[in-house]
Amino acid sequence: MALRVLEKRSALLAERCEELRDARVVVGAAIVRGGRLLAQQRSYPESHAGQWELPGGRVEDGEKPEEALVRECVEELGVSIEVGEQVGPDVPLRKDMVLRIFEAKLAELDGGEPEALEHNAVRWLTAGELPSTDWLPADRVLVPALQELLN
Ligand SMILES: Nc1nc2c([nH]c(=O)n2[C@H]2C[C@H](O)[C@@H](COP(=O)(O)OP(=O)(O)OP(=O)(O)O)O2)c(=O)[nH]1
Repeated sequence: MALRVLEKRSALLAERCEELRDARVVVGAAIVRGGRLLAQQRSYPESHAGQWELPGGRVEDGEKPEEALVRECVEELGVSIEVGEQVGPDVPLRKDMVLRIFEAKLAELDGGEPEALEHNAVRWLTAGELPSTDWLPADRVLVPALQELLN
């Protein structure tokens, strides 16, 4: 009986690993300036409106994750960014998607201020404000890694 349960669990795990290997990537930019992290507040869907996330979105076919991040930051914030290393692990979203965060900074030559072009608001958060922020569930998993990045 216990063996059958273990076999079933391991088959499910193998299935999930396969799904995640082929998952679509949603990228997020951890843009840091002066020891603060830029977050943006979602306006939709209703279930997530008001919650906070990082600028970003789905990687399109033929695009590198870093290229998608640069494109999304222009669309969402109206600024250019420089992309660095991945922060924390990939976080599974729904069945066939994972969230991947990269360290980033505003491009020095840009000089513009990020604006909430598609969201309710943007805010620069300190490390101390991260735990009490109402993040999307997947972003909450990354709070310790984001705090480490700021500290
Ligand atoms: N951009 C971004 N998306 C995130 C984060 N965390 C998180 O769970 N997501 C989810 C929300 C969305 O379902 C998906 C990103 O989709 P998207 O930005 O390309 O576009 P969208 O909101 O219009 O997508 P959708 O709701 O229509 O599925 O990933 C995050 O930090 N940044």
